[in-house]
Amino acid sequence: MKTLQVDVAVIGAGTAGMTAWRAAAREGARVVLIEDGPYGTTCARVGCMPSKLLIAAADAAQGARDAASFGVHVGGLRIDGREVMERVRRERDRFVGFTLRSIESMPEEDKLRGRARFVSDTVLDVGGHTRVEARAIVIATGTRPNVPAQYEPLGERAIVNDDVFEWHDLPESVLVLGAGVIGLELGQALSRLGVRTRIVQRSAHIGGLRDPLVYQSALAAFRNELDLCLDAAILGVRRVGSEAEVRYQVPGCAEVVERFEYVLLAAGRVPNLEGMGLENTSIKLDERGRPLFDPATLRIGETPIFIAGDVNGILPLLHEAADDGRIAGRNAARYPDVQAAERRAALSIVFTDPQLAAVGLRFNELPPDAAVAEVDFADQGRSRIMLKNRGKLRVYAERDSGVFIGAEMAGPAMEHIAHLLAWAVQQRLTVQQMLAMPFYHPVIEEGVRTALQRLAGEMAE
Ligand SMILES: Cc1cc2nc3c(=O)[nH]c(=O)nc-3n(C[C@H](O)[C@H](O)[C@H](O)COP(=O)(O)OP(=O)(O)OC[C@H]3O[C@@H](n4cnc5c(N)ncnc54)[C@H](O)[C@@H]3O)c2cc1C
Ligand SMILES: NC(=O)c1ccc[n+]([C@@H]2O[C@H](COP(=O)([O-])OP(=O)(O)OC[C@H]3O[C@@H](n4cnc5c(N)ncnc54)[C@H](O)[C@@H]3O)[C@@H](O)[C@H]2O)c1
Repeated sequence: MKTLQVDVAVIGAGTAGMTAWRAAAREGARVVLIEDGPYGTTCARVGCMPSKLLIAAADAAQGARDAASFGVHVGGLRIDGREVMERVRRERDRFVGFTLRSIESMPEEDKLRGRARFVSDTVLDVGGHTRVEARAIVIATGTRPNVPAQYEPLGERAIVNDDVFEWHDLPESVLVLGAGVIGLELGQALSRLGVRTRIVQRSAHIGGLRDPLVYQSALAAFRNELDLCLDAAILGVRRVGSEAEVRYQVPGCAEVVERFEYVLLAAGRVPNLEGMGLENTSIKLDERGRPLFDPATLRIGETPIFIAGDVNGILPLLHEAADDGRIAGRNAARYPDVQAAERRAALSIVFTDPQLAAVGLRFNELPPDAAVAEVDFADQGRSRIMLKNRGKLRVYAERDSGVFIGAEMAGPAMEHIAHLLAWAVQQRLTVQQMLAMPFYHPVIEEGVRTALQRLAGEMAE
């Protein structure tokens, strides 16, 4: 077995790991980046990018359907599944190509292929062929889809997001298990692309929404176009020929037995931690089996080990993974001189239609005396003009200081509105300072102004 001595070893060449490698190298550390699976990152290969490509095709189909409401008739709609998937894969490969080029540009001696396993706090076994001795180690191993054992009898008829982006054609039917972020994004896209789609959710939650009024308005919008079964129990699944048969029940309704070409498991993601030899380290785990760490430094307890990206379970989003990588990489290189980092305002966006988003504090995190106000997009000028007048924006402020602390929303162009509001949260602007900013006419931001005016009124009372 070969022995490699480095300052920092980074496990996982995803977004967090690559950023950690770069940050540590910038500090002058000798770093090795260890990867077991394919290079290219979850985001580019099977996550953010291919899912948004599929959604873009679905939006085009929906745009053609909606055109008639404007008096614009585009003729018979024909969706060519092979062409749709060919573009998704082609553009996906292009994005993956950029990541691969970034990996290729790293010095060969900084890259190591194989599965990393802890031998101690500072020693790793990589693929049984190399012993890596490091002053500090960054775990950036990401997550993988949760595959409940109940679905194993379905064989290749039970699929996860990774499989969707390898399709060469669209299937006839899909049951989507889970109405979280992935279930809603992919479920709505497939439905709009003409796939018979049913989304089955075991609870009443959808898309991670917390504010009850935003939730109600989003649910009404989705119910208008999607087969969405909430609080449903899956009673059994079996494989029948080339189909998956699913038996499920929604409270108050009779049991349903239906067949689908695929069951898409969108039932959350689990951290890639097992089999890593954590028991050989002094890492302490929480009740869910995740390492206990300091979110400000990403250091695990008193160990020289750091944890970055989706695997740490804070906010499993791309920009957070990149920030984590920077913090963990720098702290690992400077270890034991570890510093707390400033985090950005929380921002998350779900690319459904209507789009869902949250910034700053969530509704369930608000102080008891927070001021809350809202605007409904049903009668909002610009939203109506575009026939996108669905959803609701709720805004939150600290009552005493008037500081804007968060918002949750469902509606048109929320990806942009959410950025605007996240920047205001991070700048700790007051509602009055926000209202002093310019607002054009007629734009969706005028809806934001209405909500803020109501929030100011609510605080004045
Ligand atoms: C369908 C989908 C859509 C998404 N859409 C968005 C979006 O629109 N916007 C957004 O912000 N986020 C989105 N995300 C989330 C985003 O993709 C993740 O937050 C991000 O990719 C996480 O990066 P990471 O570096 O933590 O993990 P990864 O990129 O998964 O990297 C982890 C790496 O570690 C390797 N590894 C694991 N164990 C070991 C080991 N023992 N030894 C060696 N290597 C190991 C893995 O092979 C992998 O390459 C989406 C995710 C999915 C699944
Ligand atoms: N637009 C984006 O930024 C984007 C898009 C996709 C994914 N992501 C990231 O990926 C993360 C994971 O997404 P996700 O949709 O997998 O997780 P999620 O937590 O959003 O949703 C998982 C859903 O599966 C259900 N579920 C869990 N176990 C189940 C079981 N055994 N049977 C039936 N249902 C079950 C849960 O009730 C939940 O609704 C998100 O939290 C998000 O951070 C982000």
